[in-house]
Amino acid sequence: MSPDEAPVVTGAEPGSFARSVLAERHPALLGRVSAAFPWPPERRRALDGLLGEVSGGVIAPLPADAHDAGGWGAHVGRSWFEVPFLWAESYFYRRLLAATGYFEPGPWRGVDPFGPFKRDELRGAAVDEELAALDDLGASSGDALLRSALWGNRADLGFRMSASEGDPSASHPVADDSARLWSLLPVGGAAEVHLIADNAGRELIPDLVLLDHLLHTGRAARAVLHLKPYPYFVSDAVTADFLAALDRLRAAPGHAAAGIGARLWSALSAGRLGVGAHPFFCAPYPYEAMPDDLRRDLSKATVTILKGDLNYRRLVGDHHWPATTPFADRVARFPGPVAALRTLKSDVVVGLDTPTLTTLEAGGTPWRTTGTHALIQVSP
Ligand SMILES: O=P(O)(O)OC[C@@]1(O)O[C@H](CO)[C@@H](O)[C@@H]1O
Repeated sequence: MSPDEAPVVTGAEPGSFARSVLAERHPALLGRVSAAFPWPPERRRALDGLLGEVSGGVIAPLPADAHDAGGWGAHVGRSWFEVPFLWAESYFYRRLLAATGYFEPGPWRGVDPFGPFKRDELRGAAVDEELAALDDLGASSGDALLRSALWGNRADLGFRMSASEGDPSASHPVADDSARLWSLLPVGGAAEVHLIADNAGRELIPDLVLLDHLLHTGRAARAVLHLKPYPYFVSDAVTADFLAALDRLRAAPGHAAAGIGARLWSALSAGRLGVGAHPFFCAPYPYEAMPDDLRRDLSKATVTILKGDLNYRRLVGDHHWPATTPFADRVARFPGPVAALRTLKSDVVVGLDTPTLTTLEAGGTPWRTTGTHALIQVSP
């Protein structure tokens, strides 16, 4: 099925997941951001204005002098609910940063409006427990670390605003190509692994532990971690979040985590671990539209691992595909082998086999948007 035939996801349908994000999650998030800082009157007015707009108005433009105003004109003047969901969400986060003055000269420049939520999470006891658990994992723990990076994707602060923390009901992934992933990364094979990160804190820490494992065991000779260039989707990781996660690992003396942090620090200093933050990672477009410089960079990868739900939507296209659409067909234009590690938190899914889909549909409980199911898909 071509993208012309599979409807693009929008929030037009009352009762749809996309509608609930736009109509409920975004206003609730604006409330939390408003309460998280002593914003001065002009910033508060801007946040209130955005709240009014997303609660029923039409999409307004960015200020004309915004450095990137020209890139966001596509759907201005339309209803938030009628434009592509991926565009609407991305633009919402860009507008939120405009309201808080993130890019403007002045005291609020560069202040992450989601910083307090991210810091709370990173300080939390759950991270202590997860770090302590690393002490029990032996050298042959690749599969356990891969699972931990996979399920770490549940730790997404935007998602957790409307979902309970409970244990996933299905711990067995609905698609599991992990054997294929390991076959791409033999020990001593000089692989270069790129990881396109998703959330900070409780997701990024297991991602870093996985990268350390690949480098330390010789499954990768080099790795590159791709972060967001600015705050996005509440908890998406920017460079400051990466450095905070690295500190959290290193600050666990006597525990395996400290050794992992020290090794990552050395790998960064030696250039065996690179870090990127390309602007396209905050763009409202699918990965098949990536610019040439990013395409060239990713084409060096033995495999690119994409974390999370949003990266998955951008990878396969944010359309209502039949769930049995082959994953390989949807990622054919990605520059090189690709692995998606994602918990299911939105309507889009491809690459399921028919028996799995039948079982999921027969279960009678929601499975696409609840974060209770996960997948590991690899192509080719
Ligand atoms: O990419 P992540 O962190 O796994 O998930 C982000 C996400 O759950 O947030 C949005 C709703 O707020 C969804 O559309 C989306 O896919």
